[in-house]
Formats: sequence, C-alpha cells, structure tokens
Amino acid sequence: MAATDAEPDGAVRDSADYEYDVVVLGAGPAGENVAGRVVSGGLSVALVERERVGGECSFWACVPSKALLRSGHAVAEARRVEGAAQAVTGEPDITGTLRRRDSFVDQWDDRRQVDRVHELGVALFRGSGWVAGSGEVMVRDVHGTTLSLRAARAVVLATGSVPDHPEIPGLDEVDFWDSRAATSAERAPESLVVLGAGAVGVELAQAWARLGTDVLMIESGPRPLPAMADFAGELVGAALRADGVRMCPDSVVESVSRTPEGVALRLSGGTEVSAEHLLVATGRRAATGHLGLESVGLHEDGAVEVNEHGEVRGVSGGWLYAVGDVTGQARLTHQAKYAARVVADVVVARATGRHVTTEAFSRYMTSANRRAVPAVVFTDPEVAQVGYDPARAERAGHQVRTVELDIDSVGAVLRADGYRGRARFVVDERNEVLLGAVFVGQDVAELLQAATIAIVGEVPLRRLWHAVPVFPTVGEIWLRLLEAYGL
Ligand SMILES: Cc1cc2nc3c(=O)[nH]c(=O)nc-3n(C[C@H](O)[C@H](O)[C@H](O)COP(=O)(O)OP(=O)(O)OC[C@H]3O[C@@H](n4cnc5c(N)ncnc54)[C@H](O)[C@@H]3O)c2cc1C
Ligand SMILES: NC(=O)c1ccc[n+]([C@@H]2O[C@H](COP(=O)([O-])OP(=O)(O)OC[C@H]3O[C@@H](n4cnc5c(N)ncnc54)[C@H](O)[C@@H]3O)[C@@H](O)[C@H]2O)c1
Repeated sequence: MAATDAEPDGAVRDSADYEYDVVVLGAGPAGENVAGRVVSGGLSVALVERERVGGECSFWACVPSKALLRSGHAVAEARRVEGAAQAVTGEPDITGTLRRRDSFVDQWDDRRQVDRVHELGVALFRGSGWVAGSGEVMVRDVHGTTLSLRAARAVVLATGSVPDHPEIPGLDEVDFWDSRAATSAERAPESLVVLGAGAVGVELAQAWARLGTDVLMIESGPRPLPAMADFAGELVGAALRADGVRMCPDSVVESVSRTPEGVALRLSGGTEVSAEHLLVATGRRAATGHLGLESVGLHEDGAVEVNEHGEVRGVSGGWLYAVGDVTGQARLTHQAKYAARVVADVVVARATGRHVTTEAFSRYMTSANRRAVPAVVFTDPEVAQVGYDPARAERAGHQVRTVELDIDSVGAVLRADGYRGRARFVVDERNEVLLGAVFVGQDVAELLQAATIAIVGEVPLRRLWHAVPVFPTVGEIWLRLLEAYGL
C-alpha cells in the first residue's frame, strides 16, 4: 500500500495488511489500557487517536488541574501550622507553578506515551476513526487520507467525553474558556467567572483564586458540589469563600455578552457580573459524534450503553465494546482504566476459548463501576467519597443507617491548626457492612482506599473494629464512626 501519515506509527509498521484482532478508537487512559492488556494477552491491536496519546486526562484534565492546585495547597497547609506559618512570607509563585504544570504535561507533547505504546507492540494510527459496520473501522488522517481497518475479534470505543455547554443567549459569541483553556492558560487572568460548581468548577476556581485571580462562581444548585453530600459542598464553599471566591448559588444565567475588558453575564433577577474570562464547567457528554454508530443501529446522541462485560447494548455478534467516559459510567480515569482491564480480559478470553464468567466481581465484570466508585475532589479541603449515598442505598433495597461526625481527632488537629472536616458512613444494618463513605478535610484522600476495600470486600463492621487506626492520624475517624454506630 502507498505510504500515508495514517500508516501504523508503531512496532508493527510492516504488518502484512490492515487486519488486527482488536481495533481501539481513542488513546486516552481507557483506550491505552485496553490496547496494552489485549497485546499482553497475545492478540494484535490497532489504536486510533486523533489528538494526543494519553487523552484528556494527561494533557488537559486530571494532571494539569492537580498541578495547578498543588502550590496553593502547599502554601495554605503551611499557613495552618503555627511555626511553619511564620516561614510563609509570600504568595504562591505563578511562574513556578506554571513551569511545574508544563513539565507534568510534557509541554503537551505525547512522545513519551507514544514510545510506551510502541514498546507494547501496539500499532498506532493517527487520525479520526469511525465504525463502518461489523468489525469495520475507517480512519481519516489530518491530510484527509482515509484507510480501513478490519477487526477480527473486537472493536472497542474509548473516545471519552467533551464539554457540554448550556444554551445561553450570547454564549456562542464570546470566546469563553472550557476546562482545556483553564488548565493550559499561560498566565493568571485578573478575573474569572466560573459557571458550574461541580468537580471541574470548584477545583479550577480554587486553583486560580490561590494564584491571584479574582473568582466569582455561578451555580444553578444550592451550593458547590450539589450532587455530593451537603456537608461536602458546605465545607468546600466555606474554604472557597476564605480564598476570596464570591458565590452565586441558585442562579440562572440569562445572557452572556462580550465587553472591551472580557465578558459580562446577566443573571435572573437582573444582577450583572463581568470578568476577563468566563470558564464554562457545566458538565461533559460522551464523545459519540461522527463515530458511525448509526451504521450499527445505534443513536449518535448520548452515552454508549454497555453491560457489565463492557459490551455495547443493542449490537449483536459480541464484537463491539466501549469503555471510559464514552459509556457515561463513573467518569473518572481510574474507573476508565479498571473497565479497560475488564474489557481486555473479556476480549482475550473469548478469542482464546476461555469461559467468561458472570458472577459479580469476577475478572470479567465491571462490578465496582456500579457499587464502589471512589472519587476525590482535590480542593482544600479534599472531598473523598466511595460507594452509595443514603438515597441510592435505599433505592438498592438496603436497610440504611448513616453515621456522621466532625473530624477533630488529635491526629487531625496536629496536622493543621483549626482542622475542619466531617465524615459519613452509610451502613447496611441487616448485614452490618459498609455501603458508602464520605470524608471531607485536609489529607482525607488517602483514607479512601480503606473504605473502598471495606465495601468491595463486604467486611463486617465488627471485624473492622479490629482494624485499629494509628494514633495520632486523621484515620482515627474510622474508630470514632464505628463507636458512633454502636460498637
Ligand atoms: C478538568 C478535569 C479534571 C479531571 N480530573 C480528574 C481527576 O483528578 N481524577 C480522575 O480520575 N478523573 C478526572 N477527570 C476525568 C478524566 O479526565 C476522565 O474520566 C478520563 O480522561 C476518561 O478517560 P477516557 O480514556 O475515557 O477518555 P479521554 O481521556 O477523553 O480520551 C479519549 C481519547 O479519544 C480520542 N478520540 C475521540 N474521538 C476519537 C475518534 N473518533 N477517533 C480517534 N480518536 C478519538 C480523544 O482525542 C482522546 O484522546 C477530570 C476531567 C476534567 C475535565
Ligand atoms: N477530581 C476528579 O476526579 C475530577 C475533577 C474534575 C472533573 N471530574 C469529572 O469530570 C466530569 C465533569 O465535571 P464537571 O464539573 O464539568 O461536571 P458536573 O456535572 O460534575 O458539574 C457541573 C455543575 O454545573 C452545574 N450547572 C449545570 N448547568 C448549569 C448552568 N446553566 N448554570 C449554572 N450551573 C450549572 C451543575 O449543577 C453542576 O453542579 C465529572 O463527571 C467528574 O467525574 C473529576
């Protein structure tokens, strides 16, 4: 075949033709992990990526946002320790912070990830891919050259998600920021309006506020993080206000317009607010546009529905799978990678004639994506949650009891003067096992793995009683919650 830029850019460049066992569309955390594990299972893989290998997470989401938050948090943490506070004589340095962020995203160069893909023996195709029929994929590169790939065993959709912007009059006419612009900015804006106080909104509002930007947040719900426990939003909201962030909860934006200085928004009730930039952080939707789903009888709108093996519902023949954000389930990198490992194992097992078991928590089931999804919002205070909230636990038929306490142990107070935190257990009273947990406070993210293990392992609370937390740590909240439950 004639050489094109869409030739396999990997170890199997000279493969005989364009048939592979598996074709994966999208090389974010989900796609990369499916491809790597399928290859290590002995099958050949083509990985198709239209932007950067590593996806949203590595270049415009998890990694740069956490890098932007870290210097402000380090300074704030030092200020909460009498003795260390005296050593903090300035504010976080924007130049140093951006330099550190840029190094974490490799200056937005994906060479390192590409090398890793090559080392794994995965064939990389640079271009936009779409499904053209059962086991058929088309790829178009940046020059418009098109080629076709045949998947003998499976096609895996791992195309991620894109920002979901609301329809507000005037919004399309202003040059607003999405999370990509807000994580890759090359200077701190003077002022920023953040629309939406979900995980993206609160993390980026705090990051930029602590780097000197005057931030105002607008949220349609009653508090920040309205989908999480009330006390999480209240504690994060208090911390944001202490950072100088102004809050407009329960607010609707009626119109947006351009001004010489930036952007102006009119809220219902007539209030006008303005800033140099507007960050729209109102959620994300599955990246299913131009994916050719209608060619296999699926809708192009909305998330791609999958069963617990990751097989796409509504498509027969067992050849089409989906993982990660495109499925709309647990839109988090670690869960995308977990689903990727499961799907890869299913595909390899089917290709090699092994039985694909269906019991919950078998290696071929994404059981955790329904029952035990750990998530951390990396604000200061952190919000760490896993498993069911009380309402979801009740809907799932459990006899629910909740226990909620402030985190105020010596361990916590030793870490930070005036430590403010709160925790909640959601317990199934019949079996006395943990169904869900939420921790809010400084350094609580590291408490989450223990809660995840307790939920996935269905460890009885009476046995957890013997898992003694170390004195003096923030983790002593485990003992306090078990005591409050009645042990
Ligand atoms: C600001 C922000 C911060 C976040 N922070 C965290 C965090 O701290 N922790 C966490 O767990 N999660 C975080 N997330 C969520 C996390 O980024 C996603 O859950 C994760 O990236 C999903 O991985 P994915 O592989 O499914 O999709 P993506 O990372 O979106 O990758 C999909 C890839 O597919 C490619 N693609 C799409 N369509 C095609 C096509 N037709 N052909 C070829 N290639 C295609 C895209 O270019 C992309 O590279 C954050 C999200 C945002 C927006
Ligand atoms: N630390 C992390 O793990 C992390 C960080 C960032 C993002 N994420 C993931 O990224 C995904 C997207 O996050 P997100 O924060 O963009 O979405 P989200 O859905 O979590 O939050 C969007 C927020 O915007 C509000 N909103 C929606 N429309 C609005 C409007 N017109 N006016 C005012 N407010 C409005 C909603 O009430 C909600 O609070 C999430 O699924 C999350 O899992 C994870």
